[in-house]
Formats: sequence, C-alpha cells, structure tokens
Amino acid sequence: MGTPIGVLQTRPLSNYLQQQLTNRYTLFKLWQVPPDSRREFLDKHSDLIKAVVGNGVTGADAELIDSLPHLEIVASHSSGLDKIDLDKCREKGIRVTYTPDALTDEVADMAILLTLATARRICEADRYVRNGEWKNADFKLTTKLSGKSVGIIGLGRIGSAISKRAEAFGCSIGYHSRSRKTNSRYKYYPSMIDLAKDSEILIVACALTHETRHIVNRDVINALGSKGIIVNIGRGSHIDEVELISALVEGRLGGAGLDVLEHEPEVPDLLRGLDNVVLSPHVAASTVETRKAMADLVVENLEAHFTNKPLLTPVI
Ligand SMILES: O=CC(=O)O
Repeated sequence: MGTPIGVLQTRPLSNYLQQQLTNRYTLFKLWQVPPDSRREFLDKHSDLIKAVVGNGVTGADAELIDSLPHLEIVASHSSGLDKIDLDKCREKGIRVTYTPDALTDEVADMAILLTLATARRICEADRYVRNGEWKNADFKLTTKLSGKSVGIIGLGRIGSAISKRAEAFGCSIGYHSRSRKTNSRYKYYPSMIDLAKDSEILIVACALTHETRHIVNRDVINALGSKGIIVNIGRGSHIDEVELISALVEGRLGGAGLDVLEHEPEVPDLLRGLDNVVLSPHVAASTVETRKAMADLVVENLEAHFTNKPLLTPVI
C-alpha cells in the first residue's frame, strides 16, 4: 500500500461527505483544531495533506495554501469560489474544483421563495397569526409577484434558472452582467442603475469578485425605489449593507429577502428589527438532496485527480 493521501477539511459539512472522505483518505478536520494550534497541526501533517475540502464560507486562503507544500487540489463544496485564492492556486499549479450544477435548482428556488416571502410578508404574517393579532384585525395588504419586472444581476447557471422560474410567474426579465449573453432573449442592461430603474424586484445571482463587491450600492437602491425589493442569494458583500439598512429604515426601499449577509453570521440589530426583511442563514443550497449531490461531486473530483483522470468540474 502506498502512502495514504491526506485530505484537510476546513469546516463541518455533511456527515455523508465526511464518511465518504474517511472511507477513502486520511481525513484531517481543521475546525476541530483550536486556532492557536493550527500552525503546529498543519506543520505536523503537511507531508500527507494533498487536498483541501472547504466551502463558500471557509475555503483556502493564501496562508493555508502556503502552509501545505504538498497540496495538489482544492475541491470546494460550493459554487462560489470567492473564499479560494485562485491566483495563488494558479501560481502553484494547484487544481481547483467546485460543485456548480448540483445546487442550481435549489438556489433558484430559494431566490423565488425569498422574493415571494418578502413581497407577501409571509414571515410577518406568520408572527401575526401566532401572536393572536388575527382576532383583532385583518392582516395588512401586501404586494404580488406575478407580472412584476425582475432584474437579475448575473445570468449564469443560477441567474438563468431564476429567470425561468420568474417567467412562470408572468414576470418580465432584464439582466445585468459583464457582457451581453448572445443566447439570451432578455433585455441586457450594461448599467446597474438602468436595470434597477426598470425593475421592481432585483435579484443578486452573480459571483463575488472585486468588480461585483457592493454592486448594489446607494445609487442602485435609490434607482430601484421605495416599492422595490432586493433579494440576495449570492454573497453578502454584493450589497452595501449599511446603505441597504438605511434605505429600508428610511423607506427608500420596499423590502429585502436575504440569504447572505455581509458579515455573516453577524446580523445587524437594525436589520433584525425590520418587518420588511426576510432573513435566512445562508441555506439556499441546504437540502438533503443537494448536499448529497455536492458531496458526491467533491469525492468524484478527488477520485479523478488521484487516479489521474480528467476532473469533472474543474475551475483550474
Ligand atoms: O454559498 C454557497 C455556494 O457557494 O455554494
């Protein structure tokens, strides 16, 4: 038997994935190591560790990559790659894989769910019933999704899946992305402000990069207007959260449905207190079915790499 292959998992993911990795490799669980002992731990095991498995919250930064001289592959349990230092991986010839298609449907479903929940104030309505307020008065009127104009930021896999669902609600679709999609019949907006002006609902579905950080800023929020709704199933840093909260508090924005926050899991107190906001804890892809499919893809990519076969979903 050759030298065992060490896989470093950076955070808890599904039990299923952990089991699959344990069955095949020597698994090191970084999250179980206290932060002040990590350097020592990595030094001790770095000869074995050839792979890192993380996700969209804890990936592989330059420091981690540099501390693993035998690292060959980062197999991310995520579609977002913003927590992996891709330049560093390129520079060092480290392969990178991700799990794009496995979660597209769930995340698109969640975008629609948050849009409906925010428009129809369903969480507030639920609290209203539970608090016994129904007996005193009817719940206030809300606003419909059907037929509204939806602006999608990023028309990749997830953005396109959202657009199909929104079309089924009779919505008109516009989008903003780095460039026009030649195969799309939706209206392309090179300017975010113009997209926001023409939309009643704005959904963030692009990757987080230097260019897309705070792509939803004060001007965009103001262009969307006081009846507008913003939904974010991307990354918290796509939106300038301070500006978002002040717009919600001041009534310059109608509502927000947020699966991700800029400093998650920190939740600003002001946001917590707003009824026109629906919050979920970064769970757009968190279903049993999708997590299994994502885990399988992570394992298949590792297996392919360590048996010299083509990677299934390579980034690098
Ligand atoms: O946030 C989730 C992902 O990037 O897959």
